[in-house]
Amino acid sequence: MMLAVDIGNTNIVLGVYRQRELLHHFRLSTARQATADEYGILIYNLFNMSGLSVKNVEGVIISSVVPPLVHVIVEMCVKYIGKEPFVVGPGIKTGLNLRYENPREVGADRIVNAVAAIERYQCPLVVVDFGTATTFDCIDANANYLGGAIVPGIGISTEALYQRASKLPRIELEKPKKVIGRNTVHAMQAGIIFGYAGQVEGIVRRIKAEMNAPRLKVIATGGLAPLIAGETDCIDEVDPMLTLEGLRIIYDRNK
Ligand SMILES: Nc1ncnc2c1ncn2[C@@H]1O[C@H](COP(=O)(O)OP(=O)(O)OP(=O)(O)O)[C@@H](O)[C@H]1O
Ligand SMILES: CC(C)(CO)[C@@H](O)C(=O)NCCC(=O)O
Ligand SMILES: [K+]
Repeated sequence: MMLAVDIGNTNIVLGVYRQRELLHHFRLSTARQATADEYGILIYNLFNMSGLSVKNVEGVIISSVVPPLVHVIVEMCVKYIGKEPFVVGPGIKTGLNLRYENPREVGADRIVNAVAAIERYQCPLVVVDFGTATTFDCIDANANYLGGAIVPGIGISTEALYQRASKLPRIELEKPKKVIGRNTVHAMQAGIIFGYAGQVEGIVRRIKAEMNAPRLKVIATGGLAPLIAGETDCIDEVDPMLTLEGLRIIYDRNK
């Protein structure tokens, strides 16, 4: 078995693979102050509850966009799983040709998504990941990683509204029946969901023009991908496990 760990700003997602098969996946909230022992308890319990044993884990791969948590999760792996993990970053083979001005600046999650998308879909393509931030990653016809765009995530955008405007409540992110909202909640839902879909369409349209690739494939991932994909026809595929798949592929290239 192999364990893949994606440390994001909101969630830590874990995937347990047997060869290419994802056996189980788990989602923890990202707690920046939690210790290696605390994460150890969670993982140990999740494994037991799923009929898995940490003893059967042959290797671990981690990607992180939260730098202070890397050593905590590495320490947890060494202490509770008995394995020194691979950490996506300098020294790890990804097979990706990064055209960013400073390749070390690109978020590891974006690199991992790009690796998975290149393996699973035809280039040129764009990956849109609806996480804490929404990221757009552009891959040209020769599988080069060109860069892309970073926008505030749907969660962040929604929180900003109720935190900064006294009369706006916290809302459930669900699609309203109409774009013309006749109460505060419906008006906010319409603005956020249809506005977000329009934003994605606008960015994708500009990317296609800039890359001169009108038939470029658009792959979406992240928790809120299905919600937005339902509101626009500019998304060709929703692939919820793309990041874990990318980690699995990179693990295989380095083991
Ligand atoms: N139903 C919902 N209503 C409101 N906010 C939501 C909802 N679902 C997710 N969010 C928020 O949207 C953001 C993205 O969540 P999601 O689970 O897609 O991201 P993630 O993959 O955990 O992100 P990261 O990898 O950055 O940790 C988070 O800030 C989350 O709190
Ligand atoms: C944009 C996020 C926060 C998305 O998780 C992450 O990929 C990140 O911290 N990236 C670093 C900046 C960059 O990718 O250019
Ligand atoms: K993510």
